[in-house]
Amino acid sequence: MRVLTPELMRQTDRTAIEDYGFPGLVLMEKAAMALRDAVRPLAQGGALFLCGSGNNGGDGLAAARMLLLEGCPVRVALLTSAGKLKGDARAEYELLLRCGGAVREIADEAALAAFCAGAPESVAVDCLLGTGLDRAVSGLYAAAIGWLNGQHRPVIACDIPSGVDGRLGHILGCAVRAQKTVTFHALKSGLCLYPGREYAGEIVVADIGIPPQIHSDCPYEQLSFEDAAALVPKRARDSHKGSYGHAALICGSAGMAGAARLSAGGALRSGTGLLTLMLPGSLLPLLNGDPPEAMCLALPEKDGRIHGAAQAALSALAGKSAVGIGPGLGKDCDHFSLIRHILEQTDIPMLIDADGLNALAQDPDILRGRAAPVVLTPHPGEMARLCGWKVQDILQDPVGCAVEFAARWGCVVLLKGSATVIASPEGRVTFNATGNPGMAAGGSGDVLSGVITALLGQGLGGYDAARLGSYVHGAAGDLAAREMGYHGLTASDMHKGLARVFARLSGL
Ligand SMILES: NC(=O)C1=CN([C@@H]2O[C@H](COP(=O)(O)OP(=O)(O)OC[C@H]3O[C@@H](n4cnc5c(N)ncnc54)[C@H](O)[C@@H]3O)[C@@H](O)[C@H]2O)[C@@H](O)CC1
Ligand SMILES: [K+]
Repeated sequence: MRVLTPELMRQTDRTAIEDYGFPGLVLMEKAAMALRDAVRPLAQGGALFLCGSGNNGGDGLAAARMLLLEGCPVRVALLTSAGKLKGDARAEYELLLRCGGAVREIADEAALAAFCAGAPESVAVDCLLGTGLDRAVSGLYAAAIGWLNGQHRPVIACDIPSGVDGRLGHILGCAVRAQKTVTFHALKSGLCLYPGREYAGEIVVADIGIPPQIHSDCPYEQLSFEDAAALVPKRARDSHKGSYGHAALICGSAGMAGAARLSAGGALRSGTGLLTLMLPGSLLPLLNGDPPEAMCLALPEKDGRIHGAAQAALSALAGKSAVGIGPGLGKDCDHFSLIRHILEQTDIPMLIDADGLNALAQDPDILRGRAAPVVLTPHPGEMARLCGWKVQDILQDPVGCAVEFAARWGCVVLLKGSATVIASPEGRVTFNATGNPGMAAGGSGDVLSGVITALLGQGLGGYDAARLGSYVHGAAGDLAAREMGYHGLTASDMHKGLARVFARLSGL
């Protein structure tokens, strides 16, 4: 599913209008129909529209007319003088008046308060600001947003909740908290990132007739269920365990044997044909053959951590189809050398997580020039150590950070967060839409490492393994949360969820 920035959306509109000859008013009418359809079921007691000075307001004026002509009581406030309306919004204003509608021009906060006081309508519609938002909201618009957020009837947002930055999802001053957002033609990146995503409520993407081939090369996307299903490795009837790869996980240390088990469960529930855990030998009695499906290999260790193990690991990796390194590894000065040896001396697809990333941060230059896929799965703190950005700056612009690092070092970056983003070396970006706050708990990332390593081992490219892995991991957490809730959800609960998600994606 395509995702556009406001700038790309403007270009798309312009191409549809100027190159294809779509009249702008036709697009606005189609947008208004989609908005009307979302408002209608809630408008038994009438609909109150708050419209701004641009085309977002124009959509609202058009939807108000459509509902009025259906016999629905509507009241419309316009937060500018009608004389200042331009183009299609102006045309919609005149149409509304000619069809018997009335528009109250609101010049100040007192007029707004008088208009809104005791409003009888059962739904409010936010058409104040759309993708044209270009500065912090203040004054009359802030008062209107404050009123929408302070009252009890549901709010439907037109295109994007007013005050949400359409690119980064930031709140510019203040923003509408909507129950539902009807967005046009494509998702906007600001609706995929927090806090914008949360302010939007349920999101509906409405087709407004713009040909899909315009900007079909847009680098941003979000996996729908169908997109994810198309990426799942297919399984032929005449296949065997060797057909689905042999994944290796280099993981675990004294006190963190559980990370190995969690990661192993992730890989085993994601279709790997075979799995070998490579661990400090002292952990083997602790694991006690659990999980039974995994083979175990003891690596040299020091103080409970893998140490001096490069040669042993390299020979054990012969014949493996993917390697994941990091879960529960602990910090050891020798890990950097282990990672460097694997990067330089094997062409096995590789995932690096957790303390593997902290070791890599010593010199990410060792990533350069590797032909086989490398997937990094940092959280913002690990990302900061890797790239030198401040955590605060990463949180402000996770896409910019992930894209820059992926392009610079030729790897796939899966930057974790409430909205995980995955960037490819070529500049493609997937926003992950699955997952929930219950997954913000220890061990969740270990499971993800296992999932992605298993997918790499089954032949998926780095970018597809990371984005499918992220989708499936989040969806498994969502299934588990339905049973366990957010507070009681543990990383182990996600293992069975993974199996169910793969079954659904495979049409079973
Ligand atoms: N052909 C098109 O371009 C289409 C546009 N559509 C709608 O048009 C919207 C974009 O329209 P516009 O580009 O006119 O932009 P907006 O309607 O989002 O708003 C732009 C106006 O708001 C003002 N403004 C920006 N930030 C403000 C702030 N913080 N406080 C107060 N005023 C502020 C600007 O100066 C400008 O006058 C979309 O979100 C969508 O709803 C749809 O009708 C579909 C077709
Ligand atoms: K809006």
